[in-house]
Amino acid sequence: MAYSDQAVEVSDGETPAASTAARLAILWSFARPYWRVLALGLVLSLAVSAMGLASPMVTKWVLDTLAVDGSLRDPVLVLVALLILGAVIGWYQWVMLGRLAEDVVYDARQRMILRYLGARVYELLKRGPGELVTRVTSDTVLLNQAASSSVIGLINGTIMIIGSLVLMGHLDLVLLSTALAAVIVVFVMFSVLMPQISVAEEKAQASLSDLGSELEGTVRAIKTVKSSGAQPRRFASLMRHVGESRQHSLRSVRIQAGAWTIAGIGLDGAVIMVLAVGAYRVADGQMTISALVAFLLYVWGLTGPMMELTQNLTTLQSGMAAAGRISQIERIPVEEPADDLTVTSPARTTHSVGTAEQRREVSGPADEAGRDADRAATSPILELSGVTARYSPDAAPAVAGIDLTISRRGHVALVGPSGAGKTTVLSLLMRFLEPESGEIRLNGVPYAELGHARIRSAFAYVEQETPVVPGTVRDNLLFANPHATDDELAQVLRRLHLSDLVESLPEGLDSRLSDTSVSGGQRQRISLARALLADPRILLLDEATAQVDGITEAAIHETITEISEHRTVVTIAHRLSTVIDADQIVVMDAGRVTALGSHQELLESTQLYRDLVAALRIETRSAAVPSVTMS
Ligand SMILES: Nc1ncnc2c1ncn2[C@@H]1O[C@H](COP(=O)(O)OP(=O)(O)OP(=O)(O)O)[C@@H](O)[C@H]1O
Repeated sequence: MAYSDQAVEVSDGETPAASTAARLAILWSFARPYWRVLALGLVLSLAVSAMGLASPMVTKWVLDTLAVDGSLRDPVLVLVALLILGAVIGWYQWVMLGRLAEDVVYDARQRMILRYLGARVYELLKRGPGELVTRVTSDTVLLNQAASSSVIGLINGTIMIIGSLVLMGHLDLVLLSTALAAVIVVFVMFSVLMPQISVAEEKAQASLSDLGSELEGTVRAIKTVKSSGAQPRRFASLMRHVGESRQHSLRSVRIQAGAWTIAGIGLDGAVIMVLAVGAYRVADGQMTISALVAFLLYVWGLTGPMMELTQNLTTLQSGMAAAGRISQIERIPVEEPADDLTVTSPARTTHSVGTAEQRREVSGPADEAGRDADRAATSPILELSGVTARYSPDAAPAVAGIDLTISRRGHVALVGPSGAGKTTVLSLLMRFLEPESGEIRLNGVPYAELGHARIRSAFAYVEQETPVVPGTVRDNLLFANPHATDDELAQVLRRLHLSDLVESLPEGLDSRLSDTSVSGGQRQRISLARALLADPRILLLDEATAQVDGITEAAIHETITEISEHRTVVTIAHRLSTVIDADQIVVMDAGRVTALGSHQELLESTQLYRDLVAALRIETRSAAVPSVTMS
């Protein structure tokens, strides 16, 4: 399955603006792969309808036979056969369409999940997690019937109505015109009311999505919410979305109820009119009683298709609204538009961890692409030349004209005031962000020539903010290298002083790990363990702030020292000990590299660096860990 860039434009955000045709096209795009099943469903549905349409005529046959004292065997047999066949086909069709509906939902969810995983990182992050979740969980449910049975129901309902009208015309044209008036009134009313239902449904869904986003953020920040005493304000804000959703849904319900009531009145009115006019015509000898009975059966029979039509139109409206919103997700740009919609994972090799001898060079993209072994041994592993990048076209550059060479062994520390562009540099290295100008090379090969997955296979990235992922402790540790052995795992746990933690958990490595069940320092160490098990060519480490516990500080320190002996470590340094030990320190300010050098060189040459060191010294002293004295 390939990423399909929807050509159909629908509105962004809250204001629905896509035309009905455009939305139908989007909805159809979900059903299209199953057109064969749909076609079969339609044929079966028509067969059931034909049987339904034939029933009044057979009833008339029974009545006519009674009138002439004939044998009832044939008409009754036909009636029973129609009944049984209709029931069996109806059951089969129900199951088939139910399955189709689930398949459509499955596909839509798969498409969206793959889009999330393949999306450009910052394009995805622009949308709230709550909104992204709602799209996959609840919007897809609305697609369910809309893209399957409702299409068939609509066609079938229409055919049933037309078929009934034709047969009614065959029975009596005068009575038909009477019934037709009622049908036309109902149709006109529906064409006016249905678009309003769609708008109301779409607004209700938008409010639900806003609620999801806000609720997610509130739960995430529950400690801040409570410590700020902000529960009443949060409650009011959340309930505003709940109320809005209710209001829009109520509007939709009111319109639907109105539509149904008018349809009911229309049909009852039609029956009364037909009875009155029919009785007059029977008395006048212009019509037989059996024809009037058959005609009345058709009028009553119209209720079914009318209801089917109404219900399916409503479902279709909800489905179209959902399809419009889902298609917004399909327009989030992906990292590799040329790729098939498959999640590519870097081909990591399994490595033993531990001693330097046990490790071997990752056969990463650089090695594959870097054809010259001698040159590769001495040349820088990473080069940034004149790199400028911004997060959105109208924003100021987050980094500008960055020139940086990172060698294949050693530790590079990025330092600078908040907002200087340090995280942006790491994002550029991981290709979460594309440079607007300039070039980044890995082992001499421009990033543009390497796929995202291949670039990332050279790195392990330890995030500062969210270092654990959903799952068990084992899932977390093996996240980047699922093939690590139990020995390797045990070794890394010992090294990062995590063995005791794992042993204390009820199910050991298989205990579920949530953000709350481990401390900040433990989370940091788990993510370091994950990085160690990945045995990366380059380790990117966004250090937690200066105040980490002693064990974690030692673990970070040892990890950096060990890996940088043979590999490359790039840190965003928040602790003085990390900065001092670095082989190369990059001082950043306002998106630019302002100085480069060793700790001693920079102390002598750069005022900003002296200020930063002074600030770190204060932070380190105030932390609960022993302060590091300057050499
Ligand atoms: N996701 C984002 N969207 C838009 N702008 C961003 C985003 N992330 C960072 N920026 C902007 O880019 C600039 C550099 O930010 P960056 O996060 O790289 O700085 P930093 O040196 O890592 O800061 P800190 O030490 O506070 O994390 C800042 O002006 C910031 O406002």
